[in-house]
Amino acid sequence: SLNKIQGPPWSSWIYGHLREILLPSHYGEHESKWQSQYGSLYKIKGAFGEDRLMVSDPGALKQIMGDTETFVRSDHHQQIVLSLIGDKSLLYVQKGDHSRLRGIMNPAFSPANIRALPPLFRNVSERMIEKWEKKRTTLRPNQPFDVFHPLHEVTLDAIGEAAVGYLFHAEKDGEEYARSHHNLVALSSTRSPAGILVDAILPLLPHFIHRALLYLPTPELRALHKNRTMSARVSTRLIKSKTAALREGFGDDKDLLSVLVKANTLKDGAPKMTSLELAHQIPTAVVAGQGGTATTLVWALYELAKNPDFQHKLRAEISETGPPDGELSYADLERMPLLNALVKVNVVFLVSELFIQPSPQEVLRFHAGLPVSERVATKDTVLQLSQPITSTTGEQLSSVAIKKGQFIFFCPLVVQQVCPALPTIWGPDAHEFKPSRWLKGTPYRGQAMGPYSNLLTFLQGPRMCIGWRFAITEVQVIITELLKRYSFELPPNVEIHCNVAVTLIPVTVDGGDPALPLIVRPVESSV
Ligand code: HEM
Repeated sequence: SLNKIQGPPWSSWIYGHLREILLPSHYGEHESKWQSQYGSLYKIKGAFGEDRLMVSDPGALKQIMGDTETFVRSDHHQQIVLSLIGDKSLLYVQKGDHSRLRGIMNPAFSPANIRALPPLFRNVSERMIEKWEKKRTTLRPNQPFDVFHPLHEVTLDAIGEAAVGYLFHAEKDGEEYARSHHNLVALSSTRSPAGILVDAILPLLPHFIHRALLYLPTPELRALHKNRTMSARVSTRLIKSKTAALREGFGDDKDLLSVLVKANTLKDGAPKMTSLELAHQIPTAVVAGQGGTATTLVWALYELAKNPDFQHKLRAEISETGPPDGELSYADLERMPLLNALVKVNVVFLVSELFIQPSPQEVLRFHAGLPVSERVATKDTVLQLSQPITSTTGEQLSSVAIKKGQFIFFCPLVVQQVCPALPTIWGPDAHEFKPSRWLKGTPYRGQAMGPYSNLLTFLQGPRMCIGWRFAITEVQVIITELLKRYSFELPPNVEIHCNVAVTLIPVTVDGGDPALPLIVRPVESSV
């Protein structure tokens, strides 16, 4: 039982601590405080008095993410994927089906295939820059413009071109599909107390009512159904045309879906996907791959805008690397220390001695990845901790028994900043914000927590992000292309807040619409 587990007092039976976690004025402010007070596993309340666990102990997290039969994504998450994509999505399937599909898809995301993608990412960056140029010429000098939405557009284009071979700008239904996707992103970019309650009530209803509610004529559900219909139509067409192209001997496209379709047609005895399974992975890549990458880029530009000196040094690194035509290869991108420190710092340790931000709010602001992840236990089990916690009676607990149905939260970005167990992994200066640690080789020891530089941003275990290499390469290319061309500056008197939604989004007034207004100048006139 969780009786002996400490946790913060709660003031609302209806909301428990959900408002503090999902609607804070600064992401992570409560979790960091609670973690320092109660250790790396503590009890909080969900809605209607439900006990939930917040876990940041690295050992327990490894167990939770490693054992995908005992710890599954919540019913609520599954229902959303089911209604948005379908039951063959990698995000939805479980157990044997998951390992089979993952085994077939992993090779498409291998370094060898990602290495071919920088030219495709450059194509989409060039199209974005063309649009920005048209826009800029309509602006007064130093008039800011919003980069949030264009960065969401370019990442949708990138997923289209490099992951599934669908050119949103060129296909006849491309604009409609893009609008439908952005509409969904906009709807998921806000959170409210009422939304928290709906999310809490839905999983308590029997499945058939839950399913019936999905047909209510609300704007959100209409957007969801529209997107599902569009993506089903596009996916079926793409699979057909790629299979036909292969048959006719034109199967050398570099996008990952083409690689997958090609592997799927080989008569080599290896497990294969059905056409429906293949088709469901297209909206899966679009939905899972667009928002997180856009968020990383948005906050990278924000940090660059605040740090002109770093921006200048990174621009110099870009012009000194690679061939004279400036077309940086995968290998060039991988060997650029400042670029990669920015990506890692931005993905995780945002604030640093390079990016000096003394106020506690700034220190608590972590920008990329999923702000809050969740799992539910499918049976009674025991969580083993790598560092003991103190119980309500003062005992030291090195394991915690949990019951079937236990809801577990974890906040990867908070874990990476303030988990008390971190010194064993990152060294005695774990709590200091030091991007320079990334400039001196491998800054951590022990077992890796995640696939990319030991970071939890893409989680770990059998269900970790399959697209992490794709995302990092895309971010590297788009940042270098933008910095070759532009300088970025924050407009005076604009304060950016960081709101928690599915990802972390910038808003100019607390609770306002997502936006990142920046002054964007051609490089020649800024240096
Ligand atoms: C910076 C960008 C990205 C971030 C921070 C990110 C993060 C994540 C995280 C945290 C998960 C695990 C979610 C969970 O289990 O609760 C995940 C899963 C997934 N991601 Fe990403 N992702 C990014 C980009 C991408 C891209 C570009 C793609 C595809 C091209 C992609 C495809 C997927 C898929 C298919 C899954 C489900 C994996 C499974 O269940 O086996 N992601 N991602």
